[in-house]
Amino acid sequence: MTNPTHSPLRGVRLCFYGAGSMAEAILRGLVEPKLAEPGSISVLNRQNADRLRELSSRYGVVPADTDDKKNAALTAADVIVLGMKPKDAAAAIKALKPLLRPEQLIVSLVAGLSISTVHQLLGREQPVVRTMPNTSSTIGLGATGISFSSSVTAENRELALAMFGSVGMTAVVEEPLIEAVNGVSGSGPAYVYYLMEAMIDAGVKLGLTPEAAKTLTVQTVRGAAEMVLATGESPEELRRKVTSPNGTTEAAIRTLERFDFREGMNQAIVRCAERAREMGEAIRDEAAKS
Ligand SMILES: NC(=O)C1=CN([C@@H]2O[C@H](COP(=O)(O)OP(=O)(O)OC[C@H]3O[C@@H](n4cnc5c(N)ncnc54)[C@H](OP(=O)(O)O)[C@@H]3O)[C@@H](O)[C@H]2O)C=CC1
Ligand SMILES: O=C(O)[C@@H]1CCC=N1
Repeated sequence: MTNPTHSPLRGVRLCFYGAGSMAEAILRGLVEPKLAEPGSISVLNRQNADRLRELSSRYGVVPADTDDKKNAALTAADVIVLGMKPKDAAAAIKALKPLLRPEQLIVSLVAGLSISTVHQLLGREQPVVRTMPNTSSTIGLGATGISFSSSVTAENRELALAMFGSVGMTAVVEEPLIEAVNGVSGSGPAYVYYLMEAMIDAGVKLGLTPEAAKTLTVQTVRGAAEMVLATGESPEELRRKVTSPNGTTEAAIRTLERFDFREGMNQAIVRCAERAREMGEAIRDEAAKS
């Protein structure tokens, strides 16, 4: 975590272009530990002014809720964070084109959106940081994959790493691997929640109260993740320690193998990455129409 007094984000004007759940997770991570001044952060969206007021009252950030204020916020920003859904990205980036100065840094959260498509939509090689964060950023436990366009300066790299480092861990990867990050950690929290749902359902079927099944499941998932971190042992080693020969865990794991659990996870993650590429192609096709 960055020390607030040495934060490279001090004095940097940030504009969140798209003010949904991912944008909130990141701005919260910046404002609550005082890594950035809320007065230097503006938020804007397409139409939902109530949402902007909500973010303003929660974090002290500046709502840009009229067309004039939106244009002024985008023009003044040092860093513009693209936080709209992929289907809205092409139109939003096209609208940005006449307002941008060449040195403004674009930080994209948008799944599938490639750096080259951003350049195509803007008609020039603006510096772009492409990221794939996840919702655990909300509580400072995010995992974000980051890649940089060739014109991103060392100072801007430091700034982007500080931004996402403030809400969890970061991994710099080559851009073609961002979809793999999407498959593993961007969408990853949903797989874990799905697993937890199944564990809770099974516990209830076996007679536990829903509350007991939930509490036991949540603590089990938390404890298992913390064990990997605290011991430095691999998930495989830790699994073997739980699994007594011919015992209860072995019976459970054999059942998962019978249903090809590992192959199911593998296929899910491959499909997720493939879907990110498809969504990226749809944005690129829209860019080509302009
Ligand atoms: N949620 C997740 O787990 C993750 C999401 N992402 C990526 O983050 C991005 C945002 O996702 P999420 O926060 O869940 O989405 P949300 O639907 O919560 O928020 C989208 C925001 O974009 C705004 N918006 C849409 N079009 C425009 C526009 N033309 N101009 C300005 N603002 C616009 C919306 O405004 P309004 O409400 O007024 O329409 C809204 O504030 C997506 O691209 C997604 O791929 C990445 C990693 C994880
Ligand atoms: O489901 C999605 O498309 C987004 C991208 C990563 C997580 N959620």
